[in-house]
Amino acid sequence: MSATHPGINRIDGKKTAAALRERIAGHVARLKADHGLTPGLAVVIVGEDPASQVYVRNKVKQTGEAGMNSLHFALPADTPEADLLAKIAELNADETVHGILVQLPLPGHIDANKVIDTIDPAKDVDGFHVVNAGRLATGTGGLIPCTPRGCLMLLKQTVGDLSGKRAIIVGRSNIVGKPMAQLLLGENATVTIAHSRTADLADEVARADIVVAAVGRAHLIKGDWIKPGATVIDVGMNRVDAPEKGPGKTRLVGDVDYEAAAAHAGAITPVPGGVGPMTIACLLANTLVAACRQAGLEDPRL
Ligand SMILES: NC(=O)C1=CN([C@@H]2O[C@H](COP(=O)(O)OP(=O)(O)OC[C@H]3O[C@@H](n4cnc5c(N)ncnc54)[C@H](OP(=O)(O)O)[C@@H]3O)[C@@H](O)[C@H]2O)C=CC1
Ligand SMILES: Nc1nc(=O)c2c([nH]1)NC[C@@H]1CN(c3ccc(C(=O)N[C@@H](CCC(=O)O)C(=O)O)cc3)C=[N+]21
Ligand SMILES: [Mg+2]
Repeated sequence: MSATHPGINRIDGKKTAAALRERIAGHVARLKADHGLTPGLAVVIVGEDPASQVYVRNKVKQTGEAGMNSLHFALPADTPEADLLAKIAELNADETVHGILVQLPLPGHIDANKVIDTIDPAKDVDGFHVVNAGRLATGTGGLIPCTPRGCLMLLKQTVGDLSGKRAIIVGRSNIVGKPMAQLLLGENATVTIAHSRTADLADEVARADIVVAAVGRAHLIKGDWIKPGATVIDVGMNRVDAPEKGPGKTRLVGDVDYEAAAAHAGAITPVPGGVGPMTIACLLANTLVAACRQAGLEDPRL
């Protein structure tokens, strides 16, 4: 069992993401050669949250490695909302920019919904605009949010056909939980969405063949809740103190108690090295898809 073979049921998101980025790079090279088209991603960050800066640096590096153009706009934390909206309008009109990502969260004086509404839905590579959310909910195309899309790829690769599987998603945010539920419904899973008012979370999780945790609380999901053989996808990214690494040191953990859950799960994603790298790879995939559509070309087969 997994206790005597540690790691045997670990889902390697880092490896899957690297393979996806390779396929994307191949498509980008062909787009350039056949159509003279280079996909471009614009990333806008407001303020200097250090965790966000690391994330943005990774995105910029990986867009470059995939052969795409990347534009990076770092605006001061006190940027007026109107200036940010004007920047987005400028990027909407720029034909060399196929994807626009505004890093969340934004400073408190800026209305994030207004910002997202301003992005051209065709360039909304996060899939957060109401038009894309509505397209996902109605099964009519659009751009799919990166984290749920990455989770679904890992699930299909691990489980195969999801039809009839009992899935629980813990968390109902617009950026992870809700779109994840839509994607799983689209695969004919039987979907439950749990949240902070759910009466008996342990009991709900224990029934599920598929568990997606997207809460933001370290080790909320206990190992002995997991149904034997279930597949566990841990979206959570929580920084916790790690005194064993030295004074003042921290480490990244998920929402699931990994070691305990791995003893029950058929397969489980680690944090780091699970969902995170897939999110960035799917951002590149969405940028490629957006560029193809804006050029009137067919969607790439990824
Ligand atoms: N790996 C990646 O690529 C990404 C990781 N993340 C990480 O995923 C996590 C979730 O992100 P996000 O969706 O934005 O978070 P939000 O804070 O927007 O949503 C959290 C959800 O968890 C629910 N919740 C809170 N406490 C409990 C509880 N005790 N029991 C059950 N449900 C609870 C909330 O319920 P309610 O609605 O009732 O308040 C809410 O629906 C975070 O750790 C974030 O850092 C996010 C994006 C990308
Ligand atoms: N508009 C917008 N879109 C987002 O998609 C978005 C956002 N804002 N704000 C912040 C969250 C968070 N997020 C992460 C994605 C990948 C990793 C990632 O690659 N993590 C690695 C390494 C983490 C590390 O070691 O620091 C891993 O899990 O292995 C992390 C975090 C995207 N988000
Ligand atoms: Mg991860």
